[in-house]
Amino acid sequence: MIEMQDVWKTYPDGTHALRGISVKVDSNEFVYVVGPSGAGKSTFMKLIYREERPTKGQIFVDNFNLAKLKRRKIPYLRRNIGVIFQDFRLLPKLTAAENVAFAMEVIEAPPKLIKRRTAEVLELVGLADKKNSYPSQLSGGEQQRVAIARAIVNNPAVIVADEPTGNLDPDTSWGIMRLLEEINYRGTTIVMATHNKEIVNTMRKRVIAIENGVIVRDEQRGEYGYED
Ligand SMILES: Nc1ncnc2c1ncn2[C@@H]1O[C@H](COP(=O)(O)OP(=O)(O)OP(=O)(O)O)[C@@H](O)[C@H]1O
Repeated sequence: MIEMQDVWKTYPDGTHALRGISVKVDSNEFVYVVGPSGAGKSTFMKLIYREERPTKGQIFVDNFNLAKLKRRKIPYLRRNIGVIFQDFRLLPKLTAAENVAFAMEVIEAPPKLIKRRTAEVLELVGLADKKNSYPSQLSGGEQQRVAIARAIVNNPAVIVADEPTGNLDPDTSWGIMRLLEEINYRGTTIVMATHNKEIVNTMRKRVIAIENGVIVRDEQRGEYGYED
């Protein structure tokens, strides 16, 4: 599903964010990516959804060879990857339903399907009754649920979540985690960067630890392993 072979990422200012990452994530896995601040977690995630290109090495995601992927083909990759951020990144002038529908409009899905599927995913994330609310009228947890609905609406093979609970209180974070677990259970691969020790140590999954741009640990049912 996801494979990196000796991947290096050096930013234009000379920062070596990743230094020789090789890893395989199979379809249907749930993986936490942990590590100290500045270790390279976000860079690792950005390479998967092709926000950044590797300086060296090969990356394969769902049969796409990212090092070779032409710019005009990026939208085809993005259909297969849902991305969730710490700060939700909803469009403020669109309602919850419109935010979700927008992700289908950009891939030119038929209007009837957009209507049906938008209602379906808002129901799944428990927000059917808030479909006409604007992001500013929603709590942080509700906004993240809309973002999750948007991420899954096109049935992606992979969800990449970069600190999805980073702005949320513990109770709300657990709700978001249960939802991600449900989505994983339904067949979507999930790669999630997190600093949340409690969640990693309670909801045991594969843990990949990155430090200074290299993988220092990769364990099934692993632990968080840091004190913060
Ligand atoms: N666009 C950029 N240009 C230059 N350096 C960058 C850029 N983005 C990230 N970096 C640097 O690359 C390294 C890895 O950053 P990255 O954001 O991947 O770390 P992280 O593990 O996600 O950190 P955090 O947990 O704080 O979010 C850091 O030294 C960071 O300063």
